Amino acid sequence: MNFINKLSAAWTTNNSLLCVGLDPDLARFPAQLASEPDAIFLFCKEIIDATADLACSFKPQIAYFAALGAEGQLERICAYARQHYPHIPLILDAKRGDIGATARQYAREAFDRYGADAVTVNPYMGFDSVEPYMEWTDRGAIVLCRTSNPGGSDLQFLMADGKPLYQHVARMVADKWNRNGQCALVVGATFPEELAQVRAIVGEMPLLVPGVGAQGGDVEATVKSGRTAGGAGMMINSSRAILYATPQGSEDFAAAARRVALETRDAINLYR
Ligand SMILES: O=c1ccn([C@@H]2O[C@H](COP(=O)(O)O)[C@@H](O)[C@H]2O)c(=O)[nH]1
Repeated sequence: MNFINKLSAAWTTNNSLLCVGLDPDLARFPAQLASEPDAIFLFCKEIIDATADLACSFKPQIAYFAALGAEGQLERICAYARQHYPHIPLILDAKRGDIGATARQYAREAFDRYGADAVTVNPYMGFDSVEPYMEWTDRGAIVLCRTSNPGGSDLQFLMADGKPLYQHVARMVADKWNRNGQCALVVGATFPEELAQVRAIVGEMPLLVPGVGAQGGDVEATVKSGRTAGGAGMMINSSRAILYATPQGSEDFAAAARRVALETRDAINLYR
């Protein structure tokens, strides 16, 4: 099953548009767990097991693993998710962007090494920097469009031919890059007006929407702006608000993560 079909099935099976982000930060782990040699794997495994029936996708952010030289634990957690929850898409958040020959190596890393269903990519270097990912015809390329951070406006709001740059990205991906129906876009929940603009441009294309939870994006505005006619079309990501739902040690972290994931999924579903 390809990425888009797998995502559509997960939306239905789990009645969820929630993407659970995996941004493991040892400093925020329970102290006893943090001292384990494979603490990152164990933490992410607990989170995955606690939320797998509530999520439409999981999104490990590679920097949290690579910064600690913990790519081996990322490999293990991706393998674990694929083995135990093969119906939930796994998105590697790596925001890659480079010339084609190098992009092909990044694609091998995302799809062969980690077995991701999709990877986030940066459009700044143009189509030949994204095309190599399309050679894996059953996987997805999720292109940065209007990111959730305030500084994204520095470039993404620049006007060209009377329109902001992020709208050109949305139009270009929808009309030219998405030849095999493998593309999705990143649009921040912190920019609901722009989310609505992107939805109007790209039709049913899936959107990865980070920014609810720790970044303060409004759930109602996000869902109403980004939903498709069928009430889906988005992976609304929350990472820290789920992973660190409770002060260290005061409650079981996985139970707290489940509680917040459930609340977030249900809050999203109110407005679909
Ligand atoms: O525009 C973007 C693109 C990616 N991200 C990533 O999503 C999560 C958000 O984490 P929270 O803890 O829910 O804020 C994180 O991995 C970012 O690298 C984003 O925030 N904005």
